[in-house]
Amino acid sequence: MPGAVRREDVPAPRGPQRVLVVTAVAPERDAVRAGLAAEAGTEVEVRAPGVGPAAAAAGTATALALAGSEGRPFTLVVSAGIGGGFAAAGARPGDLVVADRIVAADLGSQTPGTATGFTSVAELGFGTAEHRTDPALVRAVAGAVGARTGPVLTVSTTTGTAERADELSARHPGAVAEGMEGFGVAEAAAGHGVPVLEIRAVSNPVGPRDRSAWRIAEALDALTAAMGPLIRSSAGAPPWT
Ligand SMILES: O=C(O)c1cccc(C(=O)CC[C@H]2O[C@@H](n3cnc4c(=O)[nH]cnc43)[C@H](O)[C@@H]2O)c1
Repeated sequence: MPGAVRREDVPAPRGPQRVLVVTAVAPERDAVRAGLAAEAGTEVEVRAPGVGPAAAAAGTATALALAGSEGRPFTLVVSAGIGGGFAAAGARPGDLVVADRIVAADLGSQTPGTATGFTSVAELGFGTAEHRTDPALVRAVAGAVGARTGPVLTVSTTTGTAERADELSARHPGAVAEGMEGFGVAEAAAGHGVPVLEIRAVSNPVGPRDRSAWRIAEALDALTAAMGPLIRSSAGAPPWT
């Protein structure tokens, strides 16, 4: 169209970076804060509104609305925490993963008689069951922190059997990890037009429940180590808004 201004011709606003990091629980929040202690030049706020997608969405939306109303909007939202890793994708305790898609893996309907026995809300025609993260941003951050990338699943019930792990892997090929908050954080970020990332430090394999095998301290250390590189690499990535 003659005279039209193309989106790529408009310089993206590059004001100060303000990042909201959302974890589930206090030990994750403290691990994130420990990794940010030496960061300068970026304002980062860390909140831990609770476990599960509903608490995550409510806490994230509240923080975004408050910041916006005070004229200091966030430029990036990060869902961060420990999580279960899919062994089939090579995600082992202590590893880091960054989501290329944030998927609500159990938001839908059981549908006996279909190929997978499950129909997502998107397939049912009720909104979305996943959020895509910006590929350039994901590449930059995953490279900087040394993470694998792939779909990260959000579940309301943690996986506790090999059968369920296989079912999720089959339904979401390439899934690297599961957690309980990412999709809630992403829904709130999307509602406010702010880009989102999800990073998980693997504390346990997705599969048969064995709480004694969780490597929580190792995962929290990995999360701490990732935060500085995450913040620096997200500030240096190409404009994504
Ligand atoms: O007991 C502790 O010291 C402790 C310290 C930090 C975090 C916890 C949690 O229990 C966090 C719960 C949080 O972790 C995610 N998570 C971890 N593993 C899985 C999994 O296999 N499947 C799904 N979610 C997982 C989840 O996001 C929870 O919110 C305890």
